[in-house]
Amino acid sequence: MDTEVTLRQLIGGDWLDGEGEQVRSTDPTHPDHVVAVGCLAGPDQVDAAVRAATAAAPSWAATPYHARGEVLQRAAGVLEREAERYGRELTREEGKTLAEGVGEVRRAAAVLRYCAGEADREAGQLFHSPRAGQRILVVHRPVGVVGVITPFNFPIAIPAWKIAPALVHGNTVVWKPAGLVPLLAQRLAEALVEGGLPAGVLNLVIADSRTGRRIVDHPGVHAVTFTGSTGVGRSIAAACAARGAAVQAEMGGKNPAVVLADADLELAAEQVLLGAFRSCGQKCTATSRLVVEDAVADDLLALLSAGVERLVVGDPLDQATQMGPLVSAGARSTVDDGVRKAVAQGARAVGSPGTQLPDDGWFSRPALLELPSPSLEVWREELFGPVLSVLRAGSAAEAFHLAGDNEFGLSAAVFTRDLGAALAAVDALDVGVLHVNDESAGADPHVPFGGSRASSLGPKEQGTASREFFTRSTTVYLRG
Ligand SMILES: NC(=O)C1=CN([C@@H]2O[C@H](COP(=O)(O)OP(=O)(O)OC[C@H]3O[C@@H](n4cnc5c(N)ncnc54)[C@H](OP(=O)(O)O)[C@@H]3O)[C@@H](O)[C@H]2O)C=CC1
Ligand SMILES: O=C(O)CCC(=O)C(=O)O
Repeated sequence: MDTEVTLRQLIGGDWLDGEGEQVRSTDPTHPDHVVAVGCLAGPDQVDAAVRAATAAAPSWAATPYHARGEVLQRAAGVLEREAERYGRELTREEGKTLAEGVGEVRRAAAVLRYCAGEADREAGQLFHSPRAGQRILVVHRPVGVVGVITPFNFPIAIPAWKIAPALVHGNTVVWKPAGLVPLLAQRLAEALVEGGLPAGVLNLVIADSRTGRRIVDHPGVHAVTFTGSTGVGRSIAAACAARGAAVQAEMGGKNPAVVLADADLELAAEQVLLGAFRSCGQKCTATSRLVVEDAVADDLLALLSAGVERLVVGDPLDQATQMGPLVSAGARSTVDDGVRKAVAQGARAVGSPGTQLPDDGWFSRPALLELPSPSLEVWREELFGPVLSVLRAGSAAEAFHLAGDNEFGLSAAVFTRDLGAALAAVDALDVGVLHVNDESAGADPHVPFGGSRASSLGPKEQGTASREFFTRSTTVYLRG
């Protein structure tokens, strides 16, 4: 039997009890099981966290990149050592399968190691000067105190890819994780402390969204990086803009897969199913729309419906399970209501999942819906669950048009054997991430990640792109 972990706030290097209401993190597979318990941070604790980050900023900024990188390397070692334990906790707290939970902890470690390597990368630029004997240098400096606000669906990987670049570039951090997954936040903070992070450099406030909002509005916070829903992201961006703080927001997606007539259909079906149903569809990069050329639509739908019928839905700690529950009761009603509404509006449910859903827990059936037209809400609006909507197209051009006709622009997948068609997709689809013959989800730590249009605001994350947000540059005109 797993024991309940006690939640604490990390402020100025001390682990403190929260001053607010009690919070219980529960298991979406067994909602009466408590995973972790503690008290939320109060508003004064958010202010104390900003003060601690402010006080720690000068000496952390003056610490060499290599020394900052070594802290991240040691923290990565802690995550690797604890991957099985933390991965199990992640599965119990969020509901993704154990393989995904352990994989996510290892992914967070890989992100820390990548960011640690920043010390060995080029640090700026040197330009020629039009004036004889002179040079122009561009150097980067930390922004200061960075507010980090993270979502529930990647409880440790997303925080890692925001916090690690913030730290290696010499910033200090005040972090508010999603209310549904405080334990994994505590685990990442513990790893960084064990890795040798000085007091006050990272401050974790487990707070409700109202109290967490103080981070956004706090004059001592110089930049805010956010991942979550589009509405919240836009309101945070507006508040930051109003007081002149920098902001980066990664938000919703309604990501299409396009299967052209010449595609390898077995591969396309396999990858589309992974993109749509892994993590119970709760990835901002999940495939939620499919456009398939008429000529192969019946064959592809047959493969997909057989795949949905075979999908094992159940306890995510069970090794055989391929899809666990949704994260919360609210998430399940949003998804189930969205599917019911789509069917009432004429969507045809294709295939019926063979698995009996467990009685307990926030489980939802994987849904494959063929739509009569692109006007249905399920085609346009994010449900953030295991729902794949399908439209047929008469040509590749029509398929790209249907795929692109959406306000979001995070990721997309295109399946074809024709290099010309793949290149046409690059031009036709205004998205931040495009996968060719591969599922729409996935993001490597060393390359830029983020979307276009309603999916993102501000500079991209990850890879060398992260320097743009986490530093300010100074152009130095050098005359000897
Ligand atoms: N583009 C991307 O990279 C990603 C996008 N997403 C998107 O996130 C959504 C799901 O994640 P979810 O966690 O529900 O998103 P939310 O937007 O509800 O919450 C994200 C974070 O913001 C906090 N928050 C909520 N309201 C405010 C506010 N007014 N001021 C300050 N902080 C606030 C939340 O706190 P609390 O939890 O306490 O409410 C949480 O920590 C989906 O729309 C998905 O597409 C998710 C992951 C990646
Ligand atoms: O696709 C991925 O692995 C990362 C996606 C992501 O950032 C998210 O869904 O929150």
